[in-house]
Amino acid sequence: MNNIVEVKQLKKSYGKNEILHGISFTVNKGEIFGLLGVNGAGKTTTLSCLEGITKYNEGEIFVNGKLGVQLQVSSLPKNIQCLEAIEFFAKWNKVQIDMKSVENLGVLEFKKKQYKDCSTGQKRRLHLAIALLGNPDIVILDEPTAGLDVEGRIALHEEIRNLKKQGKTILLASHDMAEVEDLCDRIAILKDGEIAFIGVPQELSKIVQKKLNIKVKFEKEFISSNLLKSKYTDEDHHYYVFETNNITTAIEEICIETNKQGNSIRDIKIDLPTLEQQFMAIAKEKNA
Ligand SMILES: Nc1ncnc2c1ncn2[C@@H]1O[C@H](COP(=O)(O)OP(=O)(O)OP(=O)(O)O)[C@@H](O)[C@H]1O
Repeated sequence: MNNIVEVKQLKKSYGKNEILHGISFTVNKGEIFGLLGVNGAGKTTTLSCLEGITKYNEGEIFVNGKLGVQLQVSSLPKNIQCLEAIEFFAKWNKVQIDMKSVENLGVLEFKKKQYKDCSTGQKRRLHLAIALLGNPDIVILDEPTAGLDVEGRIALHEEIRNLKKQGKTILLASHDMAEVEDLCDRIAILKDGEIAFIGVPQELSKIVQKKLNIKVKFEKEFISSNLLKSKYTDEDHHYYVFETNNITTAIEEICIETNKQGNSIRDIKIDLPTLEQQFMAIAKEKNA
């Protein structure tokens, strides 16, 4: 069976507040699957339901393999040494420690360090080492690189790719579009408790790139035309906003129209949409 994880019509409420409105997705064996969404979208809730930590209200979850789950940040006792923590979890789960895997993650370099003295990157590596105890088939990572600097993030991405090479399936949550585009084979975007997009990241880039705003400040007043849904706004210091899905053509058209009007351009900015706006665009696209 290719589907190693299957989530069907999952609903979850906290009190009267429904967080997940019946989401469905599958994760294929051996892929890196990213669950993406802004803060509060329901990523952690989805993962907790999958991990069996949180009870859900409706729907079905099938997990066809052994799960390895990453700890939440700062969830270990402050004074525990890193190797002790690994030994503790190994005993608790009655599994052998694969020292090679611990070494590969670089944890042996700081094995005697107390948890409270570890850097964020070291904590992430330790959490990953604990998640990998018992050689799971599926590794669930909740924001694995949050708080890491660029180097730490690249190194951890490499580790995650290595896990894939070993045949493991990775399911990770993130709110960083660039991260999942780089790392994931497929992604699902959660928005307001629903899946707004599911597919390969390249498809997502196509949709996102379509939605660009060009902001132009003119020398004189610009006579509004049908040119690209042009829209005047004074929210941003008298810039006109042109919505486009092709930046090159749009700039060309703006220049021609400016000349025609005997006007000139004082400033031009490309306004890249925020993550929230990108998700909105994707949700709209889906409903169109
Ligand atoms: N135990 C709880 N009781 C009540 N509400 C909760 C609980 N846990 C989460 N929520 C709410 O559920 C919603 C989804 O939270 P969740 O942590 O799943 O989102 P998230 O996408 O993981 O966000 P983040 O990126 O900030 O971690 C939020 O509105 C949150 O306040």
